[in-house]
Amino acid sequence: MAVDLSLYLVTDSTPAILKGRDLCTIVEEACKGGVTVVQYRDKKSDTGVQIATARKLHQICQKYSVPLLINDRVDVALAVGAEGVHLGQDDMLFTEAKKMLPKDSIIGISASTLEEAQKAIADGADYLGIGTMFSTPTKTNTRYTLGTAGTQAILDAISASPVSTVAIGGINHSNVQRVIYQSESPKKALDGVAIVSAIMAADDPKAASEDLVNLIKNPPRFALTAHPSRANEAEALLQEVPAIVRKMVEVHPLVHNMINFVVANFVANVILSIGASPIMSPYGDEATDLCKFDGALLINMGTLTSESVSNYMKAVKAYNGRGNPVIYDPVGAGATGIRRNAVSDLMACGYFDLIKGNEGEIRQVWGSSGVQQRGVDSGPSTLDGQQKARLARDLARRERNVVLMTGAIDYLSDGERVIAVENGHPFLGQVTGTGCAVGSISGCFLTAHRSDRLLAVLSGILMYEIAAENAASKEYVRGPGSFVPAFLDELYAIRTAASNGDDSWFAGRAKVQEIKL
Ligand SMILES: Cc1ncc(COP(=O)(O)OP(=O)(O)O)c(N)n1
Ligand SMILES: Cc1nc(C(=O)O)sc1CCOP(=O)(O)O
Repeated sequence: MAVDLSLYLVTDSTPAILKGRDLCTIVEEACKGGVTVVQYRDKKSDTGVQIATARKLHQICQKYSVPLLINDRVDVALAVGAEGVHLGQDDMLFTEAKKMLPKDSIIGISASTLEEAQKAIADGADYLGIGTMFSTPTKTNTRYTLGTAGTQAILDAISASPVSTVAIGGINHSNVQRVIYQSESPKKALDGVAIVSAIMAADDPKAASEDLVNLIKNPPRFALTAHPSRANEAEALLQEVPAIVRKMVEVHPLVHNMINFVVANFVANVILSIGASPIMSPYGDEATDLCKFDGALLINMGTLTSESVSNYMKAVKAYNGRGNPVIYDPVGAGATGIRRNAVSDLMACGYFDLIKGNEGEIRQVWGSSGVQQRGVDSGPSTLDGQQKARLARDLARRERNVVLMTGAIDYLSDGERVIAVENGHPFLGQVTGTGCAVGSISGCFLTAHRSDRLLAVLSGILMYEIAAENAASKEYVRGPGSFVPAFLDELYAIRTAASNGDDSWFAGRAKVQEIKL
């Protein structure tokens, strides 16, 4: 039987969720709000109570043409004539349930691993409940937290099967669009999301369901526009760079920096020099107001403290909610256990339009084991150019965003195109904050030019690195100390030229090539 799994309500009868309200009333409100399937999940009640409740729920669901499935209990499903069951790995075997239930019954199976998914498909499951997406207080005895990357890997591996899939665990209004978007593999997407508390515990379950339906139906504002590589992609991009720089200067974007204290002053000066507006605020609660200026947010975890991650999370939520660009610079990601945990927590908490880091940091975000950074430096490279390009491409593809891996050669990818940039000057490596400023500058360009994020970031890097080359070539620049003021002057000079419509600063300067993988 074909079922619309797009908004799958799983009930919960615990006092923390029901808060004294009647289960059936909540489910009826949710049906009015547009849930497409209901699973009655009751871990505590006696069989008699479960049958009586399931019967009432079935009547309600039938009124709204919504199928009712029963969690774990094939006997309860049979007693009330429900449309099917949902079975976990410790419940009755699929093959046994299949024998007992009427022919067209729906049987869904929980899968936390690829092996479980493949077994359920081989058995003939109608759909898979893939979880746990994010850890959740609603069910604490879960086995694996998959996140969007783990879910995407399962979807990719089972893409040859037409089996339907929903994700479950910690999904709510603030992350549902990202869950659906970032879990999608090029070959298979989720058919829906299964939700308990965001509907069951909501003050108004009808409105909560309606809002979720809207979010599920509409693509997220952060969805990356596809830009398949053209015949001469690098050339085509370069033609557009001067206009993007002009646009950035004209827009005068605001960038909210949650940045380490070592570099804050330098980065603020860089941003002022290019003609944009910096605000430095590590205080997460401020983001609700700051995001309304429709600028970008930079999370740079260089000087992480015990409060930083929760502040970052609040800010990411606020900027994601408004669809404004968020940049993540996982400084020193592989240096300590605390930073490694911060990376996992932050990657699970929101969408980053751009992840920017050195090789060690990008490898840590990718999930390579054994990354040990010494401080914030990348450490000796273990990858050749093609491997670096592939890493940037694969991470961008997995996260469905843009990745910039910095180094003597920068690798920039949106999952389709990979661009290598060889501009810049060794003095950049001798001044603290020059790498961090790239994250902030990228925020300015991502704000000003939203339709092609790779082009936006490329434009920012080129403005920045050409200014560095210009500064280093001044005869009075003798080392990093005299380089810094000259560099700010040269950024300012390009910004002034751009606002006067003069693109000569760019002619023949870019050292850029597309890497074909
Ligand atoms: C749609 C959906 N997916 C997964 C589950 C989890 O089922 P299970 O592993 O059996 O755990 P319990 O729900 O029984 O605690 C589900 N219920 N629904
Ligand atoms: C019932 C259930 N199964 C899970 C799994 O991982 O298999 S997580 C979960 C509870 C999901 O509740 P909420 O939407 O409130 O986070």
